[in-house]
Amino acid sequence: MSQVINAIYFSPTGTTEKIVTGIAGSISKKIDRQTHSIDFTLPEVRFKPIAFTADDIVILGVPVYAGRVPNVLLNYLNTIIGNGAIAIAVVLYGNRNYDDSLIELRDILTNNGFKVIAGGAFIGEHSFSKILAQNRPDEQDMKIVDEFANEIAKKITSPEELTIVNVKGNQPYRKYYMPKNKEGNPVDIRKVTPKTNEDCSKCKLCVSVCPMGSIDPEDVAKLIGICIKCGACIKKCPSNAKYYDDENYLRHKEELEIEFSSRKEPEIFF
Ligand SMILES: Cc1cc2nc3c(=O)[nH]c(=O)nc-3n(C[C@H](O)[C@H](O)[C@H](O)COP(=O)(O)O)c2cc1C
Repeated sequence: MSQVINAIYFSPTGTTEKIVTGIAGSISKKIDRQTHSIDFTLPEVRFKPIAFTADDIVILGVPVYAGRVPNVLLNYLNTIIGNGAIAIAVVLYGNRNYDDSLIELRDILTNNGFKVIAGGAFIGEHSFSKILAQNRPDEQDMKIVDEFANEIAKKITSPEELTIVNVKGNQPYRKYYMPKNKEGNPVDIRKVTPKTNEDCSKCKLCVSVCPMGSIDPEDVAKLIGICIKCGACIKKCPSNAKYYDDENYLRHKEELEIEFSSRKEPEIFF
């Protein structure tokens, strides 16, 4: 057999990458197959079509945005062709909830011709915050990654057990989760954009990490596309020069930090 273990992920702040590559690395040790990574965080990668064969194993991970698979990724995800490859669906969420994202990702992969035999919802530091699920995934999470990989390796090596996985979630999927303002009414923060303070050294790192390619290389304080609030420019800026000042965004961030401070644990499905 020439099975390759493919780690495929969108990961603006690195938590999805850590879990997906962790799972791939751990399976590869157990079944002695090579790993290959495709990081589709940056826009140029999402122009290249990919197709797998029935010999492939694919671990595909995305962060949870508003309780669902990020809608900006749907077009791209639907171009990935399974051709009967084995897939593991992975979502990373910021300790609030993964709602219907895992079942949605499983369905996308199944519809694209993958055999989805396992799924996992893991926790990563929240994109909006430096304290909510701080530094996760941590050592404890990586132990669960290892257990997950063990079960996957067992399943892969017993072809009679390759059934489609049942995961938690609703069908039809619930609507995209919306934050609330101080009156308790839902607010739309999609138009919120980051500001740039005078500590900016114009190093342009933010231009190179924006997954939407939206920061103007001529003037990094300007946007030339949409902002998905992924946190990449904020968390990766070496000068802490990017920030949000929108009242509703900041209120939502603080509410999340208070309401969802107690530790959630990963959930894995076979
Ligand atoms: C726009 C947006 C919406 C999010 N929605 C949720 C959510 O509904 N539930 C949750 O627990 N975390 C949510 N998060 C947090 C991310 O899912 C989480 O921090 C994830 O680990 C980020 O992955 P990354 O490090 O690979 O970018 C959201 C983040 C963003 C940017």
